Amino acid sequence: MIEVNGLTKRYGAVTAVRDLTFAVRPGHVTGFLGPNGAGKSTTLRMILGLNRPTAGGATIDGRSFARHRAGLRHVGALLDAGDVHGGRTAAAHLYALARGNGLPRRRVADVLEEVGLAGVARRRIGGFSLGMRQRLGIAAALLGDPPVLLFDEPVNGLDPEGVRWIRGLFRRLAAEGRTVLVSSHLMSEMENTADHLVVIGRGELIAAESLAVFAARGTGASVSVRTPDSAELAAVLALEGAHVRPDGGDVLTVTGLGAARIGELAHQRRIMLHELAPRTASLEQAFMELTADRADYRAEAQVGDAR
Ligand SMILES: Nc1ncnc2c1ncn2[C@@H]1O[C@H](COP(=O)(O)OP(=O)(O)OP(=O)(O)O)[C@@H](O)[C@H]1O
Repeated sequence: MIEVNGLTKRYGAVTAVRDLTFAVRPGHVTGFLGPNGAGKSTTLRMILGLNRPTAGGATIDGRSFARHRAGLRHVGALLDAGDVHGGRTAAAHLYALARGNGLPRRRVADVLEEVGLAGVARRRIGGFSLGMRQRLGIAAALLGDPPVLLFDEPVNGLDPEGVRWIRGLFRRLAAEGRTVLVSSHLMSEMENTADHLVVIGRGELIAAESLAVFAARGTGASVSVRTPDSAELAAVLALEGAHVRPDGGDVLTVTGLGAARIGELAHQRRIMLHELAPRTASLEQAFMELTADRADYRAEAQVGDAR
């Protein structure tokens, strides 16, 4: 378990991270989301003891990272995939890491196999694509077979097959009972992977909850109702304060009232329902709405994704 408590980081006049408190539990993939510049990398670096907090702190399984003598055996991390010696081969890079951390040499072949780089183990990293470097960084994180794993934007540079592979890998690692924290600035990368979310904007916590709860925050959450008595039901629901939109034929889209209450009201008035279906807002929509006023930088493409 990772526990972050009142974590704050200031760089001169810039507050990169402000009073963050959240927990990341084992057995789940937790998505760490925020627009560019939100403070994700700074937070991960503080959890890993690479940046010193201005205030607050973080622990991994009850101890600060510096106090984990087990190192890579306890915590694995992918921070910056570009931060490797290009002149080395993939295998030599991992052998050096294994040696430096007292890990058995045989782990190198295991993790290269795991990330799909066994065939290029003897090639120099300098010739690797970004996606191959990401895989190598993931191999390094897995080297010590650690129970806690942190990945900073691991999906960058992966092709669609790589994206599918990495989703499966994260889910498997979590199913094995590990703590898995994965950062991204795109909700679409997380919605089929994470079951919990920690969302930040301009260094501040926006949400720390399950995906389902987060999605329900979006104003797009509604209930679709199909009934032969749509005009009568619409009037009843409007009296209860719901917003009712006729959606063609006998379908109504209702916001501001839950499915259970709509069913009760219909039952009381003896109105026949043919369908009563809650529709959650898309996660992307909830993410865009909640971070809208806390995004410093946002690419047009991301705004487009939400439509
Ligand atoms: N060493 C530093 N000196 C000064 N400011 C910094 C430093 N590192 C980060 N910042 C600032 O802190 C804020 C948070 O940056 P950070 O890299 O943690 O965000 P991020 O969420 O990881 O964003 P991205 O997705 O773009 O990497 C930004 O405003 C950034 O400019």
